[in-house]
Amino acid sequence: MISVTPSLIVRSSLEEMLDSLQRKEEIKKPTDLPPALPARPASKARLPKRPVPAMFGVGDVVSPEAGDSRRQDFKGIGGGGGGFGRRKVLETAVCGESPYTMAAVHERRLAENGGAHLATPPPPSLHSGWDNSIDYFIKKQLRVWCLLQNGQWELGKIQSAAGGKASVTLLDGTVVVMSTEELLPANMEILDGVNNLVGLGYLNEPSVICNLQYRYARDVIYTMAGPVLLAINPFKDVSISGSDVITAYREKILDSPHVYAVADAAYSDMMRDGVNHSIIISGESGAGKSVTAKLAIEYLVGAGGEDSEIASKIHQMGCILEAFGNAKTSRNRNSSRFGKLIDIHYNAKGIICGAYIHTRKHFCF
Ligand SMILES: Nc1ncnc2c1ncn2[C@@H]1O[C@H](COP(=O)(O)OP(=O)(O)OP(=O)(O)O)[C@@H](O)[C@H]1O
Repeated sequence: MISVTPSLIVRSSLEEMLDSLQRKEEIKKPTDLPPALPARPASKARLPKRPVPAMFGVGDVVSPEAGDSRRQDFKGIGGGGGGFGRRKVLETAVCGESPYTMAAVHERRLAENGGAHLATPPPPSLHSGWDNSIDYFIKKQLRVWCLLQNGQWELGKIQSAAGGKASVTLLDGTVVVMSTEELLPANMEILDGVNNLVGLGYLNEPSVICNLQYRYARDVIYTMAGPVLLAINPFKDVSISGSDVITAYREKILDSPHVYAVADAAYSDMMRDGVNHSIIISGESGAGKSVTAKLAIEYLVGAGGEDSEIASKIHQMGCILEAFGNAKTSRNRNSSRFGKLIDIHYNAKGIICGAYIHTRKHFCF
């Protein structure tokens, strides 16, 4: 006996509907779509999926005009750098030494040795999916990153490609012939200097480094990478701190990436949700951790009652700790030779009611 259950009848009609929708989609499909983005290299540093605070403006696009107004934000407070003009972009569009250079060098050496075994394992392929997109980049004359012989990445446009070789015109007009393996897709100019690296269409190394360099050249030392703030040591006064800037972040007049924005998010979330928050500051010696931590504390102390006795003790403890715990090294004239964990305690009204500084010795207020 054959029985037909209602569920089977429903499934079959659903299938028919899906088929007809699919057919309609295929008829409508435009023929000139850009190719899919090349696969990104697998990295242990891929960011966890966490919601990004709205204020960090994920995917903010920096048009020259928008860039200019942000520069005004900083400059209006006292700092500032050069203009956001196109000419400057071209001048700074050369990146430094990169691990990808090692990938290319390795491949070249392997070819020279006729595929002989090398001591180091080959790096993972950086170009999967990219070869298929080269025709599109030629047709639309889009920018690409070229890995030059000197190990630097430079922007250019592919004129023609065949047999794994491409003829590329660099920005200064020089034409170079290079392997397509030494090319990576570059982002459109409108994405130069984005606030948050997740806003980059192509998240390859030259694009990331040049985005940071673009901002750094304009004294914009902070950039978001998803929920993480990247800070680059300017080794000079870029005048983006102080009470005016703190007020601007507290009143949400400014929302560009800044350690004050991170501190503000921690304080606001703590007050809203009633849970503890931690800000982790890491980097190599001389990267600017201590200065960044001081700015975060300055903001947090200000938020919780600048005038209190505890706040003033927190300010003063820095000098004492540095006097006993810092030393001159080859990387930093005032290097902290100890780790710090600074707890700041707030009451239900958000006023500072205590602090605890953990080092090898403990200072309690
Ligand atoms: N935001 C900044 N603005 C201006 N100068 C800075 C900034 N951050 C760091 N610097 C400069 O860099 C120097 C080193 O910074 P800092 O002492 O914070 O590094 P660190 O990462 O704490 O180093 P270490 O791990 O060796 O203690 C500072 O003395 C200061 O001159």
